[in-house]
Amino acid sequence: MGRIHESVGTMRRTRDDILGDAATLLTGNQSESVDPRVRADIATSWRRCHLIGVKATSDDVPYEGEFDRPSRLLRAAAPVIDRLADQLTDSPATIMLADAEAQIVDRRAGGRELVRALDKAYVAPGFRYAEEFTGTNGIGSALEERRPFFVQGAEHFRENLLEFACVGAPVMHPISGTVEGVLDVTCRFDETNVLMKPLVLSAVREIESRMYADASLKERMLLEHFLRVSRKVRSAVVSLNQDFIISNTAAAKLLDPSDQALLWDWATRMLARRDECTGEVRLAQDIVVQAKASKVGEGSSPAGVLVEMRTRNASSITPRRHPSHSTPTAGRTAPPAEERLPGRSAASTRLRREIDSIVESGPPTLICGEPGSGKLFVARHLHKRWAPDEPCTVLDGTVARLEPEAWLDRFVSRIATPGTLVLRHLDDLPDQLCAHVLAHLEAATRRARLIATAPERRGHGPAARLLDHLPATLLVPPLRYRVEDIADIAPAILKQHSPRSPVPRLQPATLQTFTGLDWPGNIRELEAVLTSALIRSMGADITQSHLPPEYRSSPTRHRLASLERAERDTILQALADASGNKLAAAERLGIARSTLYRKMRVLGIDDNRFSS
Ligand SMILES: Nc1ncnc2c1ncn2[C@@H]1O[C@H](COP(=O)(O)OP(=O)(O)OP(=O)(O)O)[C@@H](O)[C@H]1O
Repeated sequence: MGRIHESVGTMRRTRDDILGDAATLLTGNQSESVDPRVRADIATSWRRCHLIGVKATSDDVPYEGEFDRPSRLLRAAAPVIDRLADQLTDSPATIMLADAEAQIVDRRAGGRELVRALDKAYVAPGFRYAEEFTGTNGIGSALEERRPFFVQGAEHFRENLLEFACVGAPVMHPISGTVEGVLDVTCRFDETNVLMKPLVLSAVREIESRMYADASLKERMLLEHFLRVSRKVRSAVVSLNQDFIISNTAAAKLLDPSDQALLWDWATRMLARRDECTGEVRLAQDIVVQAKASKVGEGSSPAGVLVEMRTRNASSITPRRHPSHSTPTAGRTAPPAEERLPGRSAASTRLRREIDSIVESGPPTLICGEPGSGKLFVARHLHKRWAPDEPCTVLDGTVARLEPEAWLDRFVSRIATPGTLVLRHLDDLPDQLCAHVLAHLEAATRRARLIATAPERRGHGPAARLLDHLPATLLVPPLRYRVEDIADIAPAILKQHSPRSPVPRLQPATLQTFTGLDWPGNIRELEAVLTSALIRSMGADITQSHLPPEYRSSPTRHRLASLERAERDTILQALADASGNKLAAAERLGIARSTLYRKMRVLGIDDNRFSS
């Protein structure tokens, strides 16, 4: 879906006319339907439709629609803008408010001529003036530089702005210090007035003090605790709840945006029955910290938590090592961070270790796991680690059912050349082909590196005999046992599917909802949800409202803490390795069998699945 802009210049049209135009233009007379959010947006903005008009293209000022405005900024700014608007009615200046993404959310006052010129230039609610899209301008540049910014005439990058002069000043949240938006006064270039800047600055001060008064008691409590602790200690300190975060410089260096949800999730679980706890937390980029969390506030609904963090050792804060900085022995076994398989969970850390050892020895390998868990993704990763310059061929057993002869021809010609051969869905390979494959397998593994994927190693019939020729096994864990990985996997998926930059991010609340879901379709399901959310968000960060309805909230059932998940995963793996024999599994784990039974009960592992 392209973005909507370009004036159609029609004033006297009915709402239905305009919706009809919108549908036709957006879809280019095709039968596709208009995104319901765009439709709703057009419906609510129809009085301004002479301005908004509709055309699906993407290379002009981005139009983002007018939904889900952040209320904190609007609440504080509305009375200030109302007053200014009264004072400036019919004056040669207009006052605008933009949010933290540089999207204009309100525009008031200004004479008719000025308003018409601004409409024509797309300087109106819904349009986005981020510097990266529209170059130097009062809104985007003030946001980028975090200071008041005066731009006039030819200093603007875009031609449509050359006739204007404007002053934009960032509005900062008085507690968290985050930039909430920009207040801007714009007039025609030849009507610039020296009082524009003081006017904007005093209005911004008033908005900020209203924000402080409006800040909930909880946010103020979080600020007070944060200040009290961060003055005393030199470690990284962060004070947070689900919607709010404030950190000192040391913490800001450690934390990735996705870590807010992770820390909140970890702390609320750990503090469920006590007021203080300590533990190890693996942050984004594989940074491991020793964290101490304490509740802020009392009762069943505390204000939030305060977390002090210390890095375990120096190496744990050097996640983005460049290849040339790696030690010689790290060579093939430790790829640079950007080439590593994403995931911060214990399960993914173990998978990476197993991959490292397979990379070293290179045996024919079977990759097992539930559908959509990322088996082929791991196979391609292995190939890149082995021999990125050689070809990697994927032959799918499911396709072999449809075209057995063509499949066999490709298999035979492929095994004669070096590179990596991936036999995907090996369990689907028809019996009559298994014998042929078996006959060539030894020759195949002499030249090509062989990988196969299947749900599990167990099997029967001819396909099972093939498995004997794949001595190494990699088990890709289901996503529900490593939901912490979503914080790392989702950005990679969003990047891959985003047509433009900046790549939208997951809002912390969305990430937290995701970590509470079961994901029966694994990463493939996550990918489908994210790609549909990307379309709905139209370039903005992904909030819950962009998700399909059934993904907007996590069930209220007890969710496993990260540590419990890792434990559960380890036990399941040990049971699988020991073919369900609990005594053998307990020995592998170095615990008593009675402890294993107790853990299985606590972690909800079905006893009947492992009956020996
Ligand atoms: N770690 C990851 N990061 C980003 N995307 C991933 C990751 N793992 C898997 N994906 C994506 O998820 C989708 C499903 O992955 P993949 O095809 O590897 O699963 P699979 O287990 O081989 O599936 P099947 O069981 O159907 O063969 C793919 O589009 C893949 O690109």
